[in-house]
Amino acid sequence: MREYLVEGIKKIGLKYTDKKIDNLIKYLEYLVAYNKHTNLTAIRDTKDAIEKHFLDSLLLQNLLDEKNGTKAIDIGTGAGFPGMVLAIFNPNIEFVLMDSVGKKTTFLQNVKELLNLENVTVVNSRAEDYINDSNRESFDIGLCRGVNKLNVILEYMIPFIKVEGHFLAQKMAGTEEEGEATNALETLGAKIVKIHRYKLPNYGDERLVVEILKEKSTDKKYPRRAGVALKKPL
Ligand SMILES: C[S@@+](CC[C@H](N)C(=O)[O-])C[C@H]1O[C@@H](n2cnc3c(N)ncnc32)[C@H](O)[C@@H]1O
Repeated sequence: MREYLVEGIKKIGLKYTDKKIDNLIKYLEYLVAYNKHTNLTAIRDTKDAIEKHFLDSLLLQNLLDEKNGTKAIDIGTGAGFPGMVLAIFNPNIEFVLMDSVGKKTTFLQNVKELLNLENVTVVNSRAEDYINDSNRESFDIGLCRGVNKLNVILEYMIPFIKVEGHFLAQKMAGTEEEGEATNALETLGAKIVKIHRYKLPNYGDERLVVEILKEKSTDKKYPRRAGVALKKPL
């Protein structure tokens, strides 16, 4: 499995160290074992987990390098995708990994301790409840995969992002949610800069990353109280 992971990382064109690979493998083994008694992810096959969770998360690495940020937040990280994988790969970036489900954040806290990851803070909360005056507009990079439609996750994410910071939203190909997100982007002070198309290195499935730039400060009335973005998207 180590070779399969390393081959995929080479195909994406990333530099790596043995320490980073060791940590990714420890995390993978812990995930596979934990998932047998606590349901964290529907992907149970180890090879599928490498491809669809680990390598899929690493598809963001080249963009992350370009952005040069020092603080990142992953909203709805689940079992740590993409945030935990990228935290292992980027010890120089501070990551907040947030999820509203306690069994997922308990697992992530265990991974943090197992791997001694000083750059990771695990938060058990909904995004709408976690925001406050000190963390508002304080992150350079936002990450979010598989949580909801773009017009919903924009309201969770953009208030956390600094002006001139970026939200790198991972989407499956074919969802085409950008059209529905025009009002949310304008209301929150952001715009789509580019849609990047990638392929999973071994399986070849297409993946999108919507690169969003925050241009203006967001009105403090956003996000609206928990659940409203989902029920009545901007
Ligand atoms: C489908 S899972 C995706 C998990 C992970 N990002 C992945 O791609 O494997 C969506 C996750 O988002 C979390 N979530 C949904 N709404 C949220 C919110 N408002 N704030 C924080 N987490 C949320 C859920 O608890 C769930 O773990």
